[in-house]
Amino acid sequence: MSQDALKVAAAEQALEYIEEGMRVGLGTGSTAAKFVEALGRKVAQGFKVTCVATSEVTQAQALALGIQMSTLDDQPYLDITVDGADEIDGALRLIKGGGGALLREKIVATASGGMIVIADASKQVETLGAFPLPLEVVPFGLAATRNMISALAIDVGCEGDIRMRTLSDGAPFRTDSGNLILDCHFGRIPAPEELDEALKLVPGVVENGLFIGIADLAIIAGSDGLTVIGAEESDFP
Ligand SMILES: O=C(CO)[C@H](O)[C@H](O)COP(=O)(O)O
Repeated sequence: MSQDALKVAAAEQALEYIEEGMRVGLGTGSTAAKFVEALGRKVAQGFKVTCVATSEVTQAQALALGIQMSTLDDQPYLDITVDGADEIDGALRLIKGGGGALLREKIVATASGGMIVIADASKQVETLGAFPLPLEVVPFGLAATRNMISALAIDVGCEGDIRMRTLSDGAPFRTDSGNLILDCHFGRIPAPEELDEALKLVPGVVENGLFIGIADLAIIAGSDGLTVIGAEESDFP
């Protein structure tokens, strides 16, 4: 099975958890886009949901598919969010932000009664950290912020690479909120909670890509089938 087909399989399984009338947070990235596609097909058959997007890209995709969209200002509580991840460990701790949407993704997931993560098996890890941890930082005081990050008391010092829009145009990537992304190669992160706490104390860091205690369920598609980590279907969300 291709990686694309695995993403579709996880996305379609997540659709089973969506009930008519739910308020649904829509994630960002190629796997989340498969879920939006699948939901769009269901909506085209008359299924009614109201959704909030975690990025402008997802918002545009969902609108084009005829999905009814709202905002967290109008719907401050959502029933469920479905999103992808860059890494998932056995305790449902995640690294997210590969698509640069981590701030809105965390706001939307935290405003939801439950979060389902969908991924292909390549995202499942023993210990987080092979994927560089994305941080959303304000442009003001960037050099000072990077100094503070590299001074954090963690094994591998790292000030973070400023993410570029493309490799060639020399312009930094800007998030939907106008901020920058620093990709931090901290190496293995055996204690994500501690790193999360430390990063929260750096004023220029708006948010970091560690999602701890947020995801309730992960649907992971591998060539040997689907694996579900987390709450049983019967009591979720
Ligand atoms: O966190 C994200 C975007 O900010 C994505 O969910 C994450 O990068 C996974 O993306 P993909 O499904 O394309 O591998």
